[in-house]
Amino acid sequence: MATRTTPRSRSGAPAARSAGTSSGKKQPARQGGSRPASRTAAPAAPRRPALPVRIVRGIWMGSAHLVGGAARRVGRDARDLDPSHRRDGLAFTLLGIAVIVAAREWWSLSGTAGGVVHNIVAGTFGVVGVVVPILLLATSVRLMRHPDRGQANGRIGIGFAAILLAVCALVHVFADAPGTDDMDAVRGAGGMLGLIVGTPLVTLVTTPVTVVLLFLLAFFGVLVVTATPVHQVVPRLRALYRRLTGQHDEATGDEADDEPLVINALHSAVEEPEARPGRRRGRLARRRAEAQAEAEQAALDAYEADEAFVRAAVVVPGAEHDDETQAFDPAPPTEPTAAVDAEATAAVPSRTKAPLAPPVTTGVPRGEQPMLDGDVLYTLPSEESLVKGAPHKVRSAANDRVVESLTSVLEQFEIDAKVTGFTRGPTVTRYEVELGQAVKVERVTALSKNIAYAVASADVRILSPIPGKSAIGIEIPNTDRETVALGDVLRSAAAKRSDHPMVIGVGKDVEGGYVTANLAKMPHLLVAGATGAGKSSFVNSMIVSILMRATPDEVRMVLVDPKRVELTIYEGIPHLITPIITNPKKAAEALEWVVREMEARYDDLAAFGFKHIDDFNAAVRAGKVKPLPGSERKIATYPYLLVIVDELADLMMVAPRDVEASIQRITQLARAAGIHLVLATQRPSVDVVTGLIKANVPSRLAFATSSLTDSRVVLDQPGAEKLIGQGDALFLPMGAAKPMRTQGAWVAESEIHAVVAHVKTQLKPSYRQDVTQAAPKKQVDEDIGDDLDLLLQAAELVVTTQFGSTSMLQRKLRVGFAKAGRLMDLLESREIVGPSEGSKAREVLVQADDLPATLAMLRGAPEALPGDEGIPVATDYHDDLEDEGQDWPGGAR
Ligand SMILES: Nc1ncnc2c1ncn2[C@@H]1O[C@H](COP(=O)(O)OP(=O)(O)OP(=O)(O)O)[C@@H](O)[C@H]1O
Repeated sequence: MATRTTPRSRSGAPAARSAGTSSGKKQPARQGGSRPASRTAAPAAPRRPALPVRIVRGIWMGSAHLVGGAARRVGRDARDLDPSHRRDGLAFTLLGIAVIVAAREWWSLSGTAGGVVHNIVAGTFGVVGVVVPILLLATSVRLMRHPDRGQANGRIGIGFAAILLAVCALVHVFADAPGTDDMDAVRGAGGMLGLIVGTPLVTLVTTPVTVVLLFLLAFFGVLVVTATPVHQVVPRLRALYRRLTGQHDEATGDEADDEPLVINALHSAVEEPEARPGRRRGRLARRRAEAQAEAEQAALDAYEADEAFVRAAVVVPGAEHDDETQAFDPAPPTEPTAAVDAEATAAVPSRTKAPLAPPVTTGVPRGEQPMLDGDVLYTLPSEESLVKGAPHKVRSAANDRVVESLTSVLEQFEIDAKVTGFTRGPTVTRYEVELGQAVKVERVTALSKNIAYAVASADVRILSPIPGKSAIGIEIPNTDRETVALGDVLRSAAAKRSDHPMVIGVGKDVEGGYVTANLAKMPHLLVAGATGAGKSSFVNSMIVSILMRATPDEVRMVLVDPKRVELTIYEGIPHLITPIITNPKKAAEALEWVVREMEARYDDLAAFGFKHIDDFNAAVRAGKVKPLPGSERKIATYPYLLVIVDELADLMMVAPRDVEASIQRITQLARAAGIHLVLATQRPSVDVVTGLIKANVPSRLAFATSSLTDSRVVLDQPGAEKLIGQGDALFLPMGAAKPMRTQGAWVAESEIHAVVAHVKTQLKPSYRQDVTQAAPKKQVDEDIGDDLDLLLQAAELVVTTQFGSTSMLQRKLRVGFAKAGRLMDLLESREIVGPSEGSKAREVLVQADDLPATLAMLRGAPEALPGDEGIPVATDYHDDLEDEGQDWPGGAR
């Protein structure tokens, strides 16, 4: 097990989070009284240094940064510089040019270079040159503030260029289109730019038409800058009108979101869009926004200063290959509400993580990725393909009402306990109740029905204690629940911390932190939940996460969708290795193919002396893997293979034994071969999720189940039956002691379409033909004949019960005496049971541990099957390479 710590502070200040919340510092509640002891102080807000100290620190850090930057620059190639420094350099250069141009064009401060500057600026732009310093200044500020928004910056640049061109040409045309013979007149009109664009147009299409065309060009520029499609012009102008006439306050949030209108566009050149709503609202809202910003800053400071706070991450034992299974947004532990809700009457603090926008954007190489063979440039979908969700609420009036109800229940039953805080997740809020001395925990837990009654919700879940805290947690659904946008999860720092292609966005936890998971670390995942609980939505989020982050070179998928509706949208994506499989029988065969593929990969890794696909891939990327002597194979990395079965029950109905056996083989070995299974079912009963499957699929994600029994099947504990549906889930990654309540991420169909369209236009899938072909007929011994299925069942029965009785076979397999006797003889001939001992049961010679091998032996030896083939790696996109690779097992690489 490992834990993750927050960054250490420079000052070594103590953990801000533990103050006020940790058990050690609790004040005992007043004893014996009917009312709980009053707590005057909300948990201490993280301390900030005094203003002068911050100013001095800021100046010091700023100078250090500058000096450091200068020093780094000396003697180093500019290409080695951090991209952010390079962008800052560009921004400062533009700023410098703006100052020089303004000095000459605005204030006529001309040194020796003044004439040159004027000739260049006025010569190029004419009188329009006076706005050049403003444009340079705006560009410079924009680059400094949003260096990461390359795409938006490019768009705004193009838009302004169009406007500038149009204006220069218009000025030129209105100034009677002077020619090059009178350069002073050109400089006094639209400069060379105006001349180059305006004069030919006037000659070609006359002055009036030119003016119309140039206005159109300018209008187009405005649309580009404001990112306004033509059909949105009217709604946005309407929104602008509403805003200017003060009707905006009544507008719904949706309308507000829809509104990057012309004015916003002007902001957008220099300003963070998230900051806008704060300005639009009334004074009260503005004060709140300021308070919130302060709180966020305080939280950030506390985070930096947080020396001792250690946040337990859910960890995978033996996860030797880099990052963690589950990650949280490093949004700091914080108690911002003291500041945020200074005006609120409730004294109970919200401990929900303040949403810190924007998330850290470094770390993940985005965008273009050359395919392995170098002749296809594959670009990942833009982050903007996925929409932004509404900002996360830290507390709402509904929370305050629940706190009142809880407090009054505790008072009515005269329990010396107090609601000391809460953390608000998107779906549920966890209210923390601390007990006075000598108060039994059971007194509160016994009240669960009364609490449910008081808050008018049947889905109350009580945790005693909250893991890691001396407090009881009462999880109550929010009446004003929020949707978690997948885009937000994938843009969060938690997701960006790792560039592993198998990291997916899961959702948000009950503290408002983003939850991501690395499927490669699961290493296999069971997803279950009743109809409508959110399982398919999760599968969609998972696939879209992969499409957003991984090229087909990195991850290939096998999608099994017996319901035929859920996954059709992904048909034709290049990440598929076979068309989506809808026939359960073919799906069972595909699983057998996965087993063969896994074995082939194993053999191949072993031939090159590697134990894990990650090591092999790393060595290939480093150019350290050479083809074996005599081989012309083109060495390439293996993609991860993700097998998603969206309804295990359908497969288990057609071929339970084969499916179970394949799953068992895959799950036991596939991890090192980079093969991972996700099994989803809406029927988590023991005949679908058998003991064998459960034992081999260690990570679980349970959406609302219809019964406690189902919850036990999925999680080995109750809880899932209390979930409230629509993506509310309990997530238990391998190695975690307790399931974590998570609201699953949501991705709309339109977003899926956009992402799928993006990936499909770039590459066609290159399907393997053999995935759904039946495995080559195995050599079943002649004496078994058609009785193989029965014999397998008989062997399993006898070995698991260790009881070699013919009458048991008769009863359990519902066969006659003669058939049961024949089966027993066959078992004896394979040395699974000993010889007959009269009326006594036979001795069983095989231990339960050896059952899988025994069953395999009865089916016919899996080794040395003819036709086993390895999965083609990335090179199979290129037909000309299909026949290469003699040393690949099966030769199909
Ligand atoms: N993460 C989520 N966020 C918001 N709403 C959700 C979420 N997941 C599911 N829902 C809502 O619940 C509905 C049902 O979800 P979904 O289709 O995923 O359920 P399911 O468990 O797959 O059901 P089935 O097994 O019948 O396919 C969705 O149409 C959506 O309205």
